[in-house]
Amino acid sequence: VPVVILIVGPATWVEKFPEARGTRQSPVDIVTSRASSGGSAPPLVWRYSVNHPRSVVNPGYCWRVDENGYDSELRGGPLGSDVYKLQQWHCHWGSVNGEGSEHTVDGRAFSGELHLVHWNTSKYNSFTEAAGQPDGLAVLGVLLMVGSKHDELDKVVRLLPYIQHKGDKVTFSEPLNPANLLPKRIAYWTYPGSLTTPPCTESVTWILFKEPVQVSAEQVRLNLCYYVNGKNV
Ligand SMILES: NS(=O)(=O)c1ccc2o/c(=N\O)[nH]c2c1
Ligand SMILES: [Zn+2]
Repeated sequence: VPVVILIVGPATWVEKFPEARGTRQSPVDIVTSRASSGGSAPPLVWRYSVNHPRSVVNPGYCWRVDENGYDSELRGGPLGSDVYKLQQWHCHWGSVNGEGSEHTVDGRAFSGELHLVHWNTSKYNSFTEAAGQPDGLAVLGVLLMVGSKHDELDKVVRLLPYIQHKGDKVTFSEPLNPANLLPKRIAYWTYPGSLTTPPCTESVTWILFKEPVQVSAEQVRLNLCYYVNGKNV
């Protein structure tokens, strides 16, 4: 009987998404010995709106919080003179603890990775337009490791049981400051890269914070029981 092996995943993304064959594909392994020192880059500055309704959505491969167009700003650092706006933030988890981050640091993976996705409002008129441009997006990456409970993240994690299936969405208006999702020390690595999932467009300036943020084992478990490495269980 002929064995048909269906390969679904990064190796086949190239067929449908030609960008995936590009020269600035993410995620990458950060080889810390090869990272150059920041030189004289201006400080990275952000401001987020706190009191507005947000929705948590299950897009089928993680959970995503939509900012619903409310105002915010990210500027400075490697972003030149452009101002970026937070569109959404989402989380990548592994199927087992200790693996699950998309970026690795000196070959080490973390238990998860938070992405805050911003688009360039100085140059483009919409997220969709910006997502197709080399300087269109800026994503803040936060590495997650098991430790103490993360209270701000818990405002989302506690809603996961209500979005168990792809397409589910729940809206909440509890005040939440995305700045509280970032580590205390804001040292970061930055490189020109791409979306890490299809369409893998090479439009992302990656800004990955060096300091991991702690989440509790229970918060990791809650994420794992609903999203196992790219598919819902
Ligand atoms: N994981 S990631 O690179 O931050 C990212 C951000 C926004 C995205 O939109 C996508 N499809 O519409 N994929 C995607 C990945
Ligand atoms: Zn992501």
